Amino acid sequence: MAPRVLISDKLSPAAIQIFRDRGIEVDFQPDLGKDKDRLAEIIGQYDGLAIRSATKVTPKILAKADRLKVIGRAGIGVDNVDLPAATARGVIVMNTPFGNSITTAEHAIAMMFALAREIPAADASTQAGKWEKNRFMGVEVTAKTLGIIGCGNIGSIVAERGVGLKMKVIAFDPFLSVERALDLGVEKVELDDLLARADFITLHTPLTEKTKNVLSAENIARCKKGVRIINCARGGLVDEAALAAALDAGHVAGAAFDVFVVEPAQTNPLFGRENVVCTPHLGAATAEAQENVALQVAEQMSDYLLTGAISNAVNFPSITAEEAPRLKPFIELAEKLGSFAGQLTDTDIKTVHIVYEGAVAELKVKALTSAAVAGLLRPMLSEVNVVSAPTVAKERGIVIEETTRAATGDFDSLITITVVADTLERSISGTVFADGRPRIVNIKGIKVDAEFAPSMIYITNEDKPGFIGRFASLIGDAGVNIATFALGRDHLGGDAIALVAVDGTVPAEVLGKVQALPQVKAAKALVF
Ligand SMILES: NC(=O)c1ccc[n+]([C@@H]2O[C@H](COP(=O)([O-])OP(=O)(O)OC[C@H]3O[C@@H](n4cnc5c(N)ncnc54)[C@H](O)[C@@H]3O)[C@@H](O)[C@H]2O)c1
Ligand SMILES: O=C(O)CC[C@@H](O)C(=O)O
Repeated sequence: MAPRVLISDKLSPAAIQIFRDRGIEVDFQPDLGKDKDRLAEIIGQYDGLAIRSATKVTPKILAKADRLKVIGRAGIGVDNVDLPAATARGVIVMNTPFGNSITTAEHAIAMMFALAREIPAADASTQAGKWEKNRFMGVEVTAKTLGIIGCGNIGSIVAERGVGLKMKVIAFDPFLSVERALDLGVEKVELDDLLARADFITLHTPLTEKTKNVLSAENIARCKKGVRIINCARGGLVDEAALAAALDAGHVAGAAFDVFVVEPAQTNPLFGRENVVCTPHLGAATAEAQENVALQVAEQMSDYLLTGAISNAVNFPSITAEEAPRLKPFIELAEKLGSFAGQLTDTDIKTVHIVYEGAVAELKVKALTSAAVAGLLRPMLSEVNVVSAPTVAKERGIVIEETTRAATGDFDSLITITVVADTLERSISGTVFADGRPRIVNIKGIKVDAEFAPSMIYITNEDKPGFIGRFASLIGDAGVNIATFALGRDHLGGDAIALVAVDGTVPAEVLGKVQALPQVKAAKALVF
């Protein structure tokens, strides 16, 4: 069945065409994002949801999204998606991090000029027939100091434009390297320095606990008198009431805002002042940017739904279209090895160490680790999935370690999972043979060659004559059919293991009898 995608916001028609060309059924309901109840009613029918900012993907919506595999945000901020809830449901959330950066940077620059030359107020006055030539006295931007808070994709473009306008550009961004700052022609400064020096301040950070009210009443008071403030990033970066007061007191000369604490902003503390310029979250609103983000989100979502390739996911590592088919059998292997280890572990897991050897070490091992951890935790927590597994493990204090190295043994690729729990340590290795099927090749240091089967019995026993005959008659008499039988031992007469694939489930009383056989140290029924 072709995957189905719902577009619930106003996206460029370019996206619809891409989905159709790729053989995906697409349902375009551009106003649905505003109707939460209807969205919740129908979301269960779709594999993908493409949105801009109007659709709020809440836990309530996600709870109904039984088929949903991917949410694509045609834009940058994913703050309208409940990420923990999406991750817990195993839904990949992707954005389009660069598609609207230039457009948004240009909007910030336009806002700066609008403030510097009071263009909106001058326009209104002129069109009202007043011709107030003496009323509007602007300021030049040349040689002024532009302070950028957040110098990432958009902030960097604003910086380049600022340099081009012959401004002195300074930036506060804890993650901006000195080399990058040099490349951009920007001086990297601390926030206090920026506040004290900037004639114009423009914000370009995401809204986080750290950036919320970065321009608080105190920080606005630290700004140079006559500063002009531009926010085209996210509402909430500036304390709006404090800024309104500073505008009224004449400490701040002007403010240009595209984003607001409450959107759509019908009322706002900043409204109603001549030295305030507002736009209704138009930063990304150009034909070029909307075309870019729509094409990109549709391509990314189609790739994921059709090939498993992942780009620009905010809750999963990227996987290219070339990598996806090569990764697929190893994802299955990693998940099954994890599941094997998880089904044998009843106590608190402390550490999981995964070693990737040979060709598999060249692949995206982060994705394989997520799969292994999902398999490991699933016997204990039914809600865990490949997307949520690393977060769930972290929440439980489980340390995940990865090692990659060249092949050292008999196999081109080998994955070994070692689980360290309260009272035991268990290791299991597997590979993928040329037929693409995962195999178990080592358990606790004992070589074995077994395929995974839906129902298996795993036995550890003493390597003494008579065990196989007794075991086979016992389960044969109980009506359980053996499909395959794999054996291994550490040395003659030492510890042995048996991995037996059976048809159908193993009744508890049959397993009890296997456990009671002489020579058997432990027996466990496993399901894959
Ligand atoms: N108005 C719009 O329509 C519109 C359009 C696109 C993006 N945006 C918003 O613009 C913002 C920037 O987008 P981007 O693509 O440049 O993001 P980005 O991730 O590329 O850059 C953000 C920068 O902020 C920096 N940062 C993070 N925490 C910081 C802190 N505490 N102090 C200072 N800097 C900090 C990061 O190091 C990074 O360099 C986002 O909030 C995005 O949602 C708005
Ligand atoms: O989709 C929009 O119009 C806004 C996009 C912008 O806020 C973003 O974060 O990309």
